[in-house]
Order: sequence, then C-alpha cells, then structure tokens
Amino acid sequence: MTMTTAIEVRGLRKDFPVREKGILGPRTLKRAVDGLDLDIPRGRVTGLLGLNGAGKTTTIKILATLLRPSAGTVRIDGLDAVADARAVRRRINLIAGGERMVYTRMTGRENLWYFGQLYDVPKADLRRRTGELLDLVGLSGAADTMVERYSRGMTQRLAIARGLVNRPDYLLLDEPTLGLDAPIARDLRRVVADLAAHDGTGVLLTSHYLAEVEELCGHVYVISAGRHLAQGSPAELKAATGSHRTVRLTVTDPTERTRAAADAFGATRETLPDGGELITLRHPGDMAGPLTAAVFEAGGSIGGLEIAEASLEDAILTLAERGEAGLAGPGSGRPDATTIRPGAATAPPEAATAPPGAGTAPSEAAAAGVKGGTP
Ligand SMILES: Nc1ncnc2c1ncn2[C@@H]1O[C@H](COP(=O)(O)OP(=O)(O)OP(=O)(O)O)[C@@H](O)[C@H]1O
Repeated sequence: MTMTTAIEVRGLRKDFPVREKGILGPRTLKRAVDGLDLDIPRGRVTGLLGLNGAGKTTTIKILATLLRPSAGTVRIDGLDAVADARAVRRRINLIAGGERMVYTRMTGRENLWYFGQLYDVPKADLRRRTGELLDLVGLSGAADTMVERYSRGMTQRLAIARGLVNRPDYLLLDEPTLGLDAPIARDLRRVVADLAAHDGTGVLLTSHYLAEVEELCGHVYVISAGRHLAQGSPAELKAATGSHRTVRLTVTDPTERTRAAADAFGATRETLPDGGELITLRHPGDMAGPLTAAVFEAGGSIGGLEIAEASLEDAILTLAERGEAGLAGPGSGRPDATTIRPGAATAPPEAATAPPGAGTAPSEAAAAGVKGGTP
C-alpha cells in the first residue's frame, strides 16, 4: 500500500436493504452507490455533482465514517475508513446544510467547546480556537446565548464553526450553503477557498448551486445513479459537452470588410436601430480576442464587447441526459469507471451511526457530523 495524502475511494458500493411492499414485503437491495472511484487530494476543492438521488449524500456519509460501504475501499491518508475509523474521524469533518448538527440546549460557545473536546483539541488551543471560530462566523455577540434562541441562519453558521473546530485535513461539505443568506453563503465560500488554498485542506463539495461549484472546484466528478459519468475541471466539463460561451461584439460602422471578418468566424450578424451591427459568436473556446482583433483590423470601430460564460449547469444537464450512455469525462482515461473491483471487501450495509437525540451522550460519530438534535 502506498501512503498518499488524499482521500482515495476505489470501487465504492452501497446497497440499502429496502422492503418493496410495506414492512412484511420481500427485502431487496437498493444500490445507492455503484462502483465509484474518487480522488480528493489536499489543497483542492473537489466537487461531487449529480441529480437528485445520484448517491452524493450516501458517498459523503461513507467518507465521514457514518455509513459502512457494502464494497470497495475508502482510504484517508492511507487509513481505512472502516478499520481505522477512529483515526480517520480526527482528520475529517462534515458540514451538511439543512441538518442541525449542534445542540440546542447549549450556547454557541459550549457547543464548540464540547465538539472540540470530542476531537481531543488541547484545552488551551480550544479556548483560542472557539473564539476565532465564533468570530469567523459572526457569532461572537451571541456566543453565550442558548442555540435554541438562534435563528436558522445563526444555527447554520454555528454548524459551520463546529465543522472547523478540529482543523480537519479533509472537510466534507454536503450542500453547505443550503438556506443560507447570500452574504453568509459568500463568506462561507471565501472560508472554504482559503482553507484549500492556504491551509492545504482537502475539500469535497456537493451543491445544487452550480455557480458555487464553478467558483470553488478545481475538479468535479459527475455521478448518476451511483455511477461515474464524467470528471474534469468545470471548464473541461463544459468543453466536453460543447457548452459554448457567447461573445457579443457591437460594430458602430459596419462595412463589407467587417462583415466578412465576422463571417469568417461563423458568427451571426444583426443590424441595430442606430445602424451599427451586433456580431454574436457562440464557441467553446475563448474567441473574444481573435474576433475583436479581426473586426478591428478590417477597419471596424468596436462599440461594445460582452462575454457570457457557458454555464456549468448546462454541462451537467447535458451529462445527465447522456446518462447511461457511459460517457467518460476528459482526463478519466478510461471508458467506464463503474467497474467494481473483484475481491473488494464487503461489510454489513447497516448505518454505523447512533440515532441523534437518542438520550445518550453524543458519540464520536456525532463529532464527525451526525444529524444533531437536542441531546
Ligand atoms: N437509508 C436508505 N435506505 C434506502 N435507500 C436509500 C437510503 N438512503 C438513500 N437511499 C437511496 O439511495 C439513492 C441515493 O441517495 P442519496 O441521498 O445519496 O442521493 P443524493 O445524490 O445525495 O440526492 P439529493 O441530491 O437528492 O440529496 C436514492 O435513490 C435514495 O433513495
């Protein structure tokens, strides 16, 4: 086994037992994750995208040691997520939007103190860390208020601070900005980008907000029905799906020469009410410079230039539509990444979590991010 500083997922599979027709119906298995390979290195935000039910949350819960894989392996800096779960939990943390992962009958400060102790953060360090984190998420003023008196946004900000309390090497973010006000969501994105760029944190992000994915992620995996569909940088995914950026160039004094220059690029032309001409070019590459230069060299005066980027959303929708066609993304170097490795270890498919609010002291699993509740 080679020791690498990354989360390495190989042949991951998760089957949930389900009953088809009520509680007495026959038990079948629902395959939520079907042979995934993922690499989540330090110092990068890696995206995990897919439509509803693609298996993103299940995958993240397995990486967070909250669920056991049915087959395949998850190694975190060489440690096995099942066999070495305790050591793994010290290196990771999870922030899941829309899930309360803090205790409502404690203050914000007490929550951070409590979770920090679960992670064995040394007390002297924890006092400073708690203050820093409350500051970071803008809760210093409410630090000693019971969380049950917090607004939803405040509770979620506290959950973000909780996710950072152990300075995780790897941060798992499942829809972290869900329901957050725009300024807070923006602050969180800034914190995440900074953690990856400056602290070398490895981040795995799922988000339905694709502008967020595009802003943060250096590499994105697209999955569907638990299987690999494509991977690459947002730009590569857009290029692979033929998602085009749009260049709109206004020429104030169009002539035959400027028209010929535009036509040579395959652009469309439209006469404007003021006699000018709007040249529109949709192309996957960056054509704004060459097109502008050509029109200018043809003697045209440029009245305006507008570039509309292709959206990652278009690319993901195209990929999802291609779905089972078995597309392998750019750089994947293989036609199909869904093969399950033979001989992969199997483990019972039950959840490894204690139910939240079960009346007992929160377990270590809670520290790794079980849906919280009132203890
Ligand atoms: N405990 C469970 N028992 C049975 N089936 C489950 C269980 N948890 C998830 N599933 C199923 O597994 C599949 C993947 O679910 P998962 O929540 O991982 O998807 P997701 O990509 O996170 O979806 P979303 O974007 O809607 O959150 C879905 O079909 C879901 O219904």
